Amino acid sequence: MHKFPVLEIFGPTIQGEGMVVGRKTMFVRTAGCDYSCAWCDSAFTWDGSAKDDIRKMTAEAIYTSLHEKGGDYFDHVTISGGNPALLKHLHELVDLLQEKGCEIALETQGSVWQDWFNAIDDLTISPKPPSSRMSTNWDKLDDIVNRLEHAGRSSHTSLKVVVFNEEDIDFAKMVHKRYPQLAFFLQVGNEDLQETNDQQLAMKLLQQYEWLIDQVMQSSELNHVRVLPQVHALLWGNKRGV
Ligand SMILES: C[S@@+](CC[C@H](N)C(=O)[O-])C[C@H]1O[C@@H](n2cnc3c(N)ncnc32)[C@H](O)[C@@H]1O
Ligand SMILES: Nc1nc2[nH]cc(C(=O)O)c2c(=O)[nH]1
Ligand code: SF4
Ligand SMILES: [Mg+2]
Repeated sequence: MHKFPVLEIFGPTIQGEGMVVGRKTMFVRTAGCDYSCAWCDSAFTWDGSAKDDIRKMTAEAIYTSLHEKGGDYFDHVTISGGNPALLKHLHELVDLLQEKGCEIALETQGSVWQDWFNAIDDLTISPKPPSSRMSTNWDKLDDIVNRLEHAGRSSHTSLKVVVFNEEDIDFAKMVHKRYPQLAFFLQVGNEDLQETNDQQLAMKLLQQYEWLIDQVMQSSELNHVRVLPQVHALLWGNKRGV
């Protein structure tokens, strides 16, 4: 049994983002990322600030912890990070949780393929727009989308682009046009990661949501799309573990 670097196990809560927004779920957050997005809301997974909190856990130990925290009050687990796709053997966790009757969601940026993606029930791929200061390897992303399509997984897969500005909107249009076969989500970017006043943050995020909706309404290239805020940020602000 392999051991995986885990930073957080929490829930039950609601999935606050994307294709299964609102779904009751538990979260497993792995450590380590191959990106360093300018606005990453989970930078503690890769910037060294939480390195002493990383626990090396087997799939069994992760399930035990999920059960301790969530009891019988969940049947869905979201794996996020960091980039969980860096973990070659994570199918051990996916398989075990599915054997226990859970559906599995994965959050990843589309920089690394793993064969176990084909087992994921709700796979979110989130390519990074210019505001992140990361650049997408399009050959890699094409390959990932092709593999999923050829395995018949397109209906279990979605794209989610976080938007902070007009340049990001153009990036979103380009991604949607390149992969029209995948469900497409635009998500409000949260630029106030240090804000501790939840009301202030929620007001700002709702304004950004309205701006994003306006942009999408005015675009003929963004018709078959969904526009969402991070619901957990509206409810609970920048708190960790929610
Ligand atoms: C923290 S990432 C972890 C998974 C993976 N590394 C990825 O980026 O897809 C989870 C999701 O949060 C989004 N995200 C990160 N920082 C954000 C922010 N400041 N505002 C809105 N969404 C953000 C990412 O784009 C991604 O869709
Ligand atoms: N409630 C809730 N929903 C989420 N959706 C994606 C998250 C993430 O950090 O990957 C996240 C998170 O951290 N909390
Ligand atoms: S890819 Fe995801 S976890 Fe990595 S830095 Fe970007 S938002 Fe953060
Ligand atoms: Mg998050």
